[in-house]
Order: sequence, then structure tokens, then C-alpha cells
Amino acid sequence: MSGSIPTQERAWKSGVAPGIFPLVGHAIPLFRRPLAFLNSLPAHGDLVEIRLGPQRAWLVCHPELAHRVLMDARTFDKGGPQYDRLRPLMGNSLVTSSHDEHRRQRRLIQPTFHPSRIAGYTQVMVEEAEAVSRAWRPGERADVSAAMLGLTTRVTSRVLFSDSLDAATVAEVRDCLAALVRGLFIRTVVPVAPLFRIPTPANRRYRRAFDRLHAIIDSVVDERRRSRHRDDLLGTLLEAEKDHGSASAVGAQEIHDQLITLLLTGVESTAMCLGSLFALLPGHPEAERRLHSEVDTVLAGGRRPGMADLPRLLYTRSVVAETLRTYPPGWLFTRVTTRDTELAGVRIPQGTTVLYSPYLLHHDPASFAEPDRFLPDRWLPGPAAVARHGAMLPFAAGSRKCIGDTFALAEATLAVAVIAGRWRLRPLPGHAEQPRPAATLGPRALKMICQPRPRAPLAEPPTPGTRAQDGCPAHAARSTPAP
Ligand code: HEM
Repeated sequence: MSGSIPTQERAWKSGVAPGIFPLVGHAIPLFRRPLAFLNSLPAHGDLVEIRLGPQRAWLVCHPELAHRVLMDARTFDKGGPQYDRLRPLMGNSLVTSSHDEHRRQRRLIQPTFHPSRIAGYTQVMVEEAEAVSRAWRPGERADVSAAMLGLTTRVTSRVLFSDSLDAATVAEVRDCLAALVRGLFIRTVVPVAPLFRIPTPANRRYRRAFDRLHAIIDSVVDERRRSRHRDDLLGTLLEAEKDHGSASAVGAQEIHDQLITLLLTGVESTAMCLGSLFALLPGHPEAERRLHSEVDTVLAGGRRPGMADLPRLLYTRSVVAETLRTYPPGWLFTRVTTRDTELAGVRIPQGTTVLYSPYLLHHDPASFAEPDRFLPDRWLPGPAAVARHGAMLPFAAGSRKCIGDTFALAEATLAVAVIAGRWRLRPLPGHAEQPRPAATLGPRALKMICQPRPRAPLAEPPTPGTRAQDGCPAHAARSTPAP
């Protein structure tokens, strides 16, 4: 069934995705070739019905509809199979909480990620990128995926709870995350809980990672309770715990839930972005050449980058933005309707799952010319910088917009500048690592050969851009901060 329903503002088209199987619905294409499946959906309408297992759900295929969903978080609240799976892991935290509870939590955590605080984190970001860069040897076959996960785990843990994790624990967190993101995805597309209670090796791996990560967080909190106050997120949460009885007080369970949530979200997505970027560069030699040239110019003499360099690393940031467009780490999200509503002329009952996919929106030729080409120039000021308004949504929009967007962009840009200043990473002969969709999207086993870079001749630095708040279009989506 499909139809064209005229609404006040335009005639929306709704439809049903073909190929529904009993019990599993669209799980087979969603699990086997999810990106191709998503890209096939706009042909069936602006709002397309799919089946997650036996459940009916609607996927928005037009940026305007995605914004309607995101800007009305009261009606389209966190929920659906994805968030049902995340709650046992993250509890009732910033990512998983419902609209009513969310405001208080966002107000508590927002100051840690305020743009004015990011400058203070850049030294940690650069130190950790330099540590990765120093550890590689010319000709080495580096495990880039593991290195990027290690880098973001160390940066995130140092910022959230100072230097509480030793090297062995960082490696453990990294491995736990890898097991969890794989397990979370299959649990989202086949939301049939009894299947995951069967003691298969994969289910046991997921359980072990789940238990270990909780134990690590508990020991971080216990250790801090025994030591002095520090001015980091954990310190903020422990201070708020003392406000017994006040509306802003937090309990021990919430402290645990917020830490595990921020560790998971902070580590995984940025690592995926960096892995995708290094995997894409060798196939785009002109982009790689211009990136190297900019890094050599802005950081002449191998100078250490800092916050002040971010506006000058204009091409580097365009490469990061184009990577986020091409392979958005957060590629598919669910919501659930809290009341009967209407979207694209379709009546949607309370309790219905609605999905949006940054990957689908970023690959629609109606929004981005030649969407399958990697073209960082799209994000430079000038005539090439055209995109349908609001179609670039790597960090979402509205009140549930990513709290770590500025943090992540600074971390990724600085890491690329440091690493690309010293290394040209080449693919292994005969091996092309494809980004693999799981709970996040990106390469999970990327190995590359490290070639030391001779310093390129100096060139004129590009003029800083004027788009969006800091020139980076990945930021452009509207955010409604908690009052
Ligand atoms: C390139 C890196 C990143 C990407 C692409 C990304 C993407 C996203 C997206 C799309 C959402 C919205 C999810 C939804 O609509 O259901 C989100 C939310 C969130 N992200 Fe990120 N993220 C990144 C990095 C980070 C970092 C570094 C942190 C923290 C250290 C973080 C913490 C969060 C949190 C806590 C939320 C929930 C916000 C709320 O509901 O108030 N993210 N992120």
C-alpha cells in the first residue's frame, strides 16, 4: 500500500518497504545489507513502513520529517527496540531517559561539554594522539581500529574521571565496547528477547563484556569516593549527590549510569569516525594531498596543535565533516510515540516505533549531489557548499542533540592533524576494509601500513570559513539546550 497525502504544506508520500518475512520482518536485509536497504527506502516514500521482527515501525526518509521527529521530543520520545536494549546497559541516563526526566539530567551534565570547557581538554586530546603516533614504526602493520578506540577511550576517561584507568583497563574497556556494540545491533533488529537468553558463545561474550564494564565503573567510583575531589564529571556528579532532597540531587545508581553512558557514547562514535577517515583517505589522493599540505602549513615545523588552530585547520575539518556525512557513526536511531499523532499525513498510534537514519539522509541525491563521492569541498565556503537544509545530521538535532558534538569535532580534528602530520597510512595490499554497521557504523578491524611522511613544502593557509557557528557544517543542526 502506498499513497500521496496532501497536507497543508506539501504532498507527502508514504509507502511500505517490500520483502517482509513472517516473524523476522525486514531483519534479514537490515542485518545483512543494512546500508543498501536504507538507501532503497526513499523510492517508497517520504515515510516508509518497515517491520522490526514482528513489530510495525515507520522510517522517515525526508530531512523535514526527521526534524519534526527530533524537534518534538515529547511526542517522539526515546524508546523503541534500540533504547529498550540500551536501558539494561545504561540504566536511566542522559541517552536513555524519557523527555520529562531528560531536562534535569542535561542541565547537570551540560557544563562539562560547554564549548568554553573544550579548550581545557585539547591538551589531553593532543597528548593521546601523539602517543598513538609515537608508538607506530615505519613499515608497521598497525591495527588502526584498535589504536583509535584506545585513543578515544583514554581521552574520554581522562576528561570524565581524570586519570583513573590504567593501560590494562583501557584495553579491557576497548574490548568490552567492541563486544557490546555488535550485540546491541542484532538485539535491535531482531527484538525477540528469549533468543538472547540462549547460552550461545555470542550471547555469553555479550554478557561477559556487560558485567565487566559495570564492574570497571563501580571500581572507578569507589576509588574516587576514597580519594580527594577533582574537577571533572565524576566530581560534579559526586557533589550533586550531596544535595540530598533537592530536585537536582542524584543517587549512586545514576552516577554509575551516567558514567557508563558517557564512556560508551564518547569512545565509540569518535573512534569510528577516525577509522572511517583513515580508511577513506588512500582512495582519495587529492583530498589526502590537500590535508597533508594544510597540516604542514598550519603546524609548520611539526608544532603541537591547540584550540586556536582549529579554525585554521579548515580543510582538515572538511575532511572530518565529509567522513561524518559518508559514514555517520550513529546511522540508525529509534523513537517511540507517547501519544497518537500524525506524520506525513499518516496516523501514527501511541506506542509506535519511528526511526530516523543519518546514513539514509546523507546519501539522498535530493540533498547531496553525487552522494556516493567523497568530496570534502562540499564543506568549504563557496559554490560547492550546497546541501538541502537540515539533511546533514551526524549529531541529530533538538533537545536530544549529541552533548559531545563540539568535543568530538575537536578531538577528531586534532587527532587527524597530529597523525597525518607524521604518517601516511596505506591499505594492506588486496584488502579493502568496509565500514561495518552494528550499533555504530565504521571499520572494526582496520589494519594499515605506516609510511613516515616527508614534510611537504609550505603553502598559504586557507581562509577560515564562516558557515555554521564555528565554520563546521556538522554542527549546523539546531539544538534546543535545556533551559
Ligand atoms: C563523532 C562522534 C559522535 C557522533 C557522530 C555522535 C552522534 C550522536 C547522535 C546522532 C546522538 C543522538 C542520538 C539519538 O537521536 O537517539 C548523540 C547523542 C549523544 N551523544 Fe554523541 N556522538 C559523538 C560523540 C560523542 C561524544 C564524544 C560524547 C561524550 C563524551 C557523546 C555523548 C552523547 C550523549 C550523552 C548523547 C545523548 C544526548 C541527550 O539525549 O541529551 N557523543 N550522539
